[in-house]
Amino acid sequence: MGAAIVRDGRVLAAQRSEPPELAGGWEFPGGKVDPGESDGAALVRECHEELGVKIRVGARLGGDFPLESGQTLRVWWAELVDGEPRPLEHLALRWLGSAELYDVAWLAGDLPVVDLVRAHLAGSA
Ligand SMILES: Nc1nc2c([nH]c(=O)n2[C@H]2C[C@H](O)[C@@H](COP(=O)(O)OP(=O)(O)OP(=O)(O)O)O2)c(=O)[nH]1
Repeated sequence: MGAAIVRDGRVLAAQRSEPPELAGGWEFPGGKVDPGESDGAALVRECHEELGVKIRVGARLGGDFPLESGQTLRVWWAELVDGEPRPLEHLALRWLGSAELYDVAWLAGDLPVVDLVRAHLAGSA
């Protein structure tokens, strides 16, 4: 599951550091839900672990997106409540506006979500 964190008309993209076959590709930050954990709590926890920030989870963004791994990607809108994102587990972070949204090599599984984000950013620009 991932977070589309938007600030000032730009969304936060994160470059994966592992596994080797995905390293260098860009994604929405996030991770897996622990047993007994809600989706929202997992997203808050993962963004704290990966970015060092506190987020507030908003509405669901699209549906279930299939990943090559056989897992499912689910994404929520989110806003920063506290802290400045740092790449604690990623290679790099970038804030992307609608004009530069496709400047990074998004992982295939995240791309359909990027298309939805673009429509949103364009609409609010
Ligand atoms: N975001 C993303 N993940 C992908 C793609 N293709 C693919 O095999 N994966 C893999 C990487 C991860 O093992 C898994 C996505 O899981 P995740 O992002 O929820 O979890 P993670 O391994 O990053 O995080 P964690 O729970 O270990 O902290 O699917 C893709 O296109 N995008």
